[in-house]
Amino acid sequence: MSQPTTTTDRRIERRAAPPPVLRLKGIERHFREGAGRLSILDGAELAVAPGELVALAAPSGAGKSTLLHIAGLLEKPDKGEVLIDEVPVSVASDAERTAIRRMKIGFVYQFHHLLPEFSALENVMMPQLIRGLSKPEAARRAKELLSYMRLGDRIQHRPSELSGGEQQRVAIARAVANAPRLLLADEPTGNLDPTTAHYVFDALAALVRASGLAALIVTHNMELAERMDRRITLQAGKVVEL
Ligand SMILES: Nc1ncnc2c1ncn2[C@@H]1O[C@H](COP(=O)(O)OP(=O)(O)OP(=O)(O)O)[C@@H](O)[C@H]1O
Repeated sequence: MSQPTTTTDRRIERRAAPPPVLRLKGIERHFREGAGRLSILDGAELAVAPGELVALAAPSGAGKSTLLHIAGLLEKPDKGEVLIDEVPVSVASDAERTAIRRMKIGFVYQFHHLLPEFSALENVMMPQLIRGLSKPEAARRAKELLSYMRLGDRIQHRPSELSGGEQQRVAIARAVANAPRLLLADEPTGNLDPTTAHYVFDALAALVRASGLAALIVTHNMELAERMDRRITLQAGKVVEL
């Protein structure tokens, strides 16, 4: 597509920008520390657009996991608002938050947490079966995702029969099996050697961009962070662009 050339073109393009999938507004999270108060998040603001990969890098204890848990509706902020697809979730009941989480959010952790007694295919089918999809439907989507992750010839392997990089790619496929809108990842390649980390990241990034997911990824790997669309950190409880 050609670049916009007139003010009108630019205005149209700006108006057409899709709304963020994740928006955090004025998030505060405090913990009690002795007689005092430890402010971990203190007015954190963030927006992540569809198809965007945002790297979150900050020192240990800065509040990365806390931010991820709040964005993933696993934890409630003391103050502020989380919006998923522009819908505020603070007014939602616990049951509604769980439903939104199941439908709209996928998680990837440093350690894959795959079920050891099930095959790669069954692991990726699992969230879909829980959601109520039929076995053939779940299997079709799981095979498609595993092929996309270049694991088409490994679908019957159990996690213990897969390499670390393969296990993480299965975990990524599982995280997006229910076609979430938001992917939250906590050091998804932290347990892998550098070459494998890049390979797994390539697969994750391709999937995010192809499916228009919004992705917030905690990483200490600055080489990978450089390959994302934006890099943010946490300073004094606020989100700061790097
Ligand atoms: N439930 C809690 N009660 C008290 N303090 C807590 C609680 N949860 C987290 N904290 C504190 O909040 C701070 C931020 O924790 P968090 O796990 O978010 O940091 P992090 O940036 O993810 O660190 P790391 O990189 O080491 O995982 C830490 O000092 C932690 O001890």
